[in-house]
Amino acid sequence: MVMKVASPEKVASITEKVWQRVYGGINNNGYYYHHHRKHRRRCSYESEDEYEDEDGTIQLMQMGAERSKNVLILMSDTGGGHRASAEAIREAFRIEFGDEYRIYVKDVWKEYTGWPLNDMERSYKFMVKHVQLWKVAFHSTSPRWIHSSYLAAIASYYAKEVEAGLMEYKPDIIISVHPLMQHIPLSVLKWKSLQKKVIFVTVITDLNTCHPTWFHPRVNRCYCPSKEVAKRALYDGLEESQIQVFGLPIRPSFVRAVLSKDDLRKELELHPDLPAVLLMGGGEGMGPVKKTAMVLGESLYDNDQGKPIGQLIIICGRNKALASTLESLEWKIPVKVRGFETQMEKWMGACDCIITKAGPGTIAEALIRGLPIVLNDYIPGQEKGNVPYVVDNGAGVFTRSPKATARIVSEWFSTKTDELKRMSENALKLAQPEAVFDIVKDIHELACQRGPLANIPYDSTSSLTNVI
Ligand SMILES: CCCCCCCC/C=C\CCCCCCCC(=O)OC[C@H](CO)OC(=O)CCCCCCCCCCCCCCC
Ligand SMILES: O=c1ccn([C@@H]2O[C@H](COP(=O)(O)OP(=O)(O)O[C@H]3O[C@H](CO)[C@H](O)[C@H](O)[C@H]3O)[C@@H](O)[C@H]2O)c(=O)[nH]1
Repeated sequence: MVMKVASPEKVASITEKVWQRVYGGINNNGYYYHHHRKHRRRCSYESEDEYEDEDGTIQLMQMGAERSKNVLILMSDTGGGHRASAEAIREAFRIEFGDEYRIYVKDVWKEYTGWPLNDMERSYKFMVKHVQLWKVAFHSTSPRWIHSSYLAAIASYYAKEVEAGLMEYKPDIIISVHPLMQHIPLSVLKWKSLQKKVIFVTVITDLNTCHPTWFHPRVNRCYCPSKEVAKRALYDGLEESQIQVFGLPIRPSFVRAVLSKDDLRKELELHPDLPAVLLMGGGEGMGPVKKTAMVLGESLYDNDQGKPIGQLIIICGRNKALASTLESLEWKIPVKVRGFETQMEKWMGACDCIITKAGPGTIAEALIRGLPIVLNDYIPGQEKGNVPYVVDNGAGVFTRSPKATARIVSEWFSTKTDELKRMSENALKLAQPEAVFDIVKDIHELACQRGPLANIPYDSTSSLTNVI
């Protein structure tokens, strides 16, 4: 899209008005301010009068003042973590930059391609249920020559569909938050000669032992949530200049709206005084949730005094069968059973510790809330390294035994309250609540360095499939 301005002499003042209307003003240094932003950014473009038609008309080529930049976030619901991070990024863009960026969160594979790409959710669910199968699949596909050649074959087979899926959103920036969404879109961009025009970044959502498909040498940036992941990225051939370590992107509501525990307990109808443990198993309610809940129901009851020493909140995610089973049980202690919750920050804010499988999103959120963590399970491969990440940093413990879990929590609520407090402090030290804002600001800097938006030829005539 191109904006035409009638007379060259008026360009400066009209341009200024456009800037003022869209961004709220330009200062003498060429910096501009946005109503939505608290910080000042340096994204001034100098080249308005470089685009002059034969008839003397000035074209302000895609100045940014003219249209929002399109950002396509590629994700898949293989677990709940990728969507949570994608939405966190979308929300942070909105808070920081208002309508300067138009964000699309999409599973392009599901919408546009065929098997196996359009069925990843089901395949992933099946494989993690048969955990040995997932272990073999994860490790056998780790060598680059294996996954690269397979993904290259899929890319050429689905080239036309992927191209259509990407082009529909006319992205200026593509953000991948999924391990299987680097190779194929980057191949498509290369075939379309768009690699220099579209910014492509990866935001890794695993904390430690992530799969090597996350690391693609042709990305503009690879955001690693921890130093451990950054080391792996370097080892896998990425340049230092491509890597940034800010932390795992967590929904801004975890950071921005902090309510008091008392108020939250009132709102969520929890017992006002009893210490509370949150039990969950990722977005799908995986792991030994039922058994652990039943043992906790006994161990958090003081038989001598005939009263509970704690309360239990169980979030079952999308596991409806689990929720209805737990709801039908009789409990000696106050218990709240919930399905998929959209305001996790409130439930975590109302509790004193958490029991969960080693999902990276849940761990990072719990750290922000200062919740000591009992890790009771992990998915082989990408979640294995999350255990030492938590335990070695003194923010929690690992045990697969429901009995041991229940004993640890009841001690934390009775004789070992000092240990609970120390772990809570360690959790807060490890937390990186600003990560999502650091990531979007860095992406914005990349966009500014590109200058005025690329004049991307998103047309349906120059089909990629004519090239290959
Ligand atoms: C035979 C060689 C196959 C090599 C395959 C490499 C790339 C696979 C690409 C597309 C296939 C899509 C299959 C859906 C799996 C969904 C996985 C997923 O989304 O995980 C998300 C999770 C997390 O949410 O992904 C990861 O953390 C790591 C991704 C690892 C990719 C593993 C791919 C497994 C493919 C199975 C092939 C069978 C291997 C047999 C070995 C003897
Ligand atoms: O009722 C619920 C239950 C969970 N969640 C949210 O769902 C996310 C769950 O993410 P996790 O990373 O903890 O775990 P998942 O198993 O869902 O995540 C999947 O994606 C991850 C990447 O982000 C990892 O690769 C992980 O191994 C894989 O299983 C968290 O943000 C959690 O707050 C909700 O919003 N509501």
